[in-house]
Amino acid sequence: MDESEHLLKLRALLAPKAQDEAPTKKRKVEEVEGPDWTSRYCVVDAAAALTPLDALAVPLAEPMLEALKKNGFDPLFPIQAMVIPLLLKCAEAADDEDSAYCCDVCVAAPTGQGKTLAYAVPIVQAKMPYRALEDCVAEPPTSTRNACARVDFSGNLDHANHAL
Ligand SMILES: Nc1ncnc2c1ncn2[C@@H]1O[C@H](COP(=O)(O)OP(=O)(O)OP(=O)(O)O)[C@@H](O)[C@H]1O
Repeated sequence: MDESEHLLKLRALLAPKAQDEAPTKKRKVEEVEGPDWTSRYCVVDAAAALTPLDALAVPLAEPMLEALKKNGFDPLFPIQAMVIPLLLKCAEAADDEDSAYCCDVCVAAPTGQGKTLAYAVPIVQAKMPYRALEDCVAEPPTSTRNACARVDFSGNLDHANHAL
């Protein structure tokens, strides 16, 4: 998938659905209160071809590329190739409420598919200008039972930290 095709797919994923823009009937209260991201989703084929780091739809910063290559994370797994560019766009748009990328993202995949790097890489890259990785905290749901777990990445990002 080339870059423009990949970004088109991401934009389609994030675009509001037609019925959100022009509701034709009154919806039940439970539906209205449901989180928006549950109605916009994308299925990633775990058996899809791996993506070389240099071919990501949104490029990584040079120190991040070097750290990932040096530690054997090239190419990326399918979930990583989909989620990393999306989260990089989300990080850029974090303060722009009008952007379709200004949103939360929930990633669900079986164990071992590479979720950790999928969310850690964009977090670290977004923090890189400040070089304050010790302050880098995110809250991924580690399981449906433990959806509020807080994960402090400062102890888990040794690979990326080496090059920063
Ligand atoms: N692009 C990659 N290339 C090679 N190895 C990778 C890559 N991404 C992750 N790995 C390795 O694959 C293994 C599984 O990755 P990881 O633990 O991130 O999966 P996960 O989906 O987060 O699993 P869990 O649900 O158990 O947390 C780890 O040993 C990790 O170092």
